[in-house]
Amino acid sequence: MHDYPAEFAIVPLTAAPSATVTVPGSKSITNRALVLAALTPMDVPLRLTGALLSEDTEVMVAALQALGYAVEPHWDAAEPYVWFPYQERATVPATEADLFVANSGTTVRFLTALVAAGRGRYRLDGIPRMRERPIRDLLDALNQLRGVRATSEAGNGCPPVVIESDGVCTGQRVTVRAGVSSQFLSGLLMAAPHYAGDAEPVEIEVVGPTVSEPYIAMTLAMMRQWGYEVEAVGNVYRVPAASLHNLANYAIEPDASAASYFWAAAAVAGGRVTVAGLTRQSLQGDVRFVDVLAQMGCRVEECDSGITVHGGRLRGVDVDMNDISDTVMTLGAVALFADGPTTIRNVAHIRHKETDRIAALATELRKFGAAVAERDDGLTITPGPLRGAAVDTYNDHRMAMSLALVGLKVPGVVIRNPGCVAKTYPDFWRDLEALRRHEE
Ligand SMILES: O=C(O)C1=C[C@@H](OP(=O)(O)O)[C@@H](O)[C@H](O)C1
Ligand SMILES: C=C(OP(=O)(O)O)C(=O)O
Repeated sequence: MHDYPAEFAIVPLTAAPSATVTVPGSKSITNRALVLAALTPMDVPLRLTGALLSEDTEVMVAALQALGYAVEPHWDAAEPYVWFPYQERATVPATEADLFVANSGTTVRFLTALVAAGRGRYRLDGIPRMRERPIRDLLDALNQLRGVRATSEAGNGCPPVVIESDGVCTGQRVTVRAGVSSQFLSGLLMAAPHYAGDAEPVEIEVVGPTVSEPYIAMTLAMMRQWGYEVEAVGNVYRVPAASLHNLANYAIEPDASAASYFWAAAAVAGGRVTVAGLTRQSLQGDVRFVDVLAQMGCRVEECDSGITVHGGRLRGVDVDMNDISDTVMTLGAVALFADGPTTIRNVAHIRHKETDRIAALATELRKFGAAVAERDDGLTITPGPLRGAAVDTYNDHRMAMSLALVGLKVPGVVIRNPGCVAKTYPDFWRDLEALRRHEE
């Protein structure tokens, strides 16, 4: 669909931006909505509006179709939507499937949990990097369900995974660790209503620390919207069995992680940027990235139609980004323009994402002239005199989108493999150009 060049030179802005940007739908909400819509018994059709079209959601749609669900994406419509026609079906219609998940963490973790509710044999695999991304904690949880055998084919706790299920029993307690990825718990929570063969609730006990908490809150909030009243008592979630819930339309919010690049553009280049359709009431924790920008010296304004960031003189900050770790690289780019160092803490888990994001960010920011100290759980970025550079993106969409921000101010920034943005934001380069059009 898109033709991307091998590298892309960013032309610095000639004036501070004054722009309102519309970003595509949230990846996290789209992939949850797709799973919940596929699983929830309904006797009316459902339309998902504002859905994201990108690699991560396309693999989710294709995998659900391979599992036998009727899912009809209408990406070419004036306002793209996904249609779920009414159909009577088993919880997981297919008894066998070989699913390709590319490098989508949400897809592999949510669907590994989902197929355990089926009856059959299912295999999930992705690109080479996916074969290095951990999933053992989820397999360990699924193996506690009677009738389920969940294995990592290579025995290293990573995909490819094979799930064999007889259809599972009721009233069980499953323990799960969520210290490497919250997606293990989110996947279990969404699938658990379908593990219950009768009305007995399933209990999920979380052991050890949890990362990326706002994504668990998002899962619980969306389950409530789909009629599942999950009861949380301390670290135990009681998940009710599935029951009929009719929802005719579900509107997906714009993506707050994608929005971070545009808010950050105002921090880097001055002026102001508004991202439409997001407020602090969002289901997405990443809207709180604007609070970090405010701490750095930006002015943030919220109104019903969106959140605006006004650039200002930036100071370095010391922040725990465990809750909003997809915006670590965005902050890394902004930190180059601050007076004084910026320290990012408590994000050891981002070493297991599209790439080792701590190591990748440290290496690439140094190319721009910063001094970067890397720790196990984060990094400290001390800005220096800035220079342009050709930077590597490690096939990580967020590395590409974040490093591009530097080029809005500094001449000579070249992004290698810019096509990796297709994972969550295929039109990113077009939308970035919109910052050159002045609104007033
Ligand atoms: O549940 C989700 O939608 C996500 C959870 C986070 O992952 P981890 O829980 O692995 O940190 C986040 O980084 C990812 O982009 C999306
Ligand atoms: C980590 C990410 O994605 P996922 O884990 O869903 O592959 C991301 O989008 O930054």
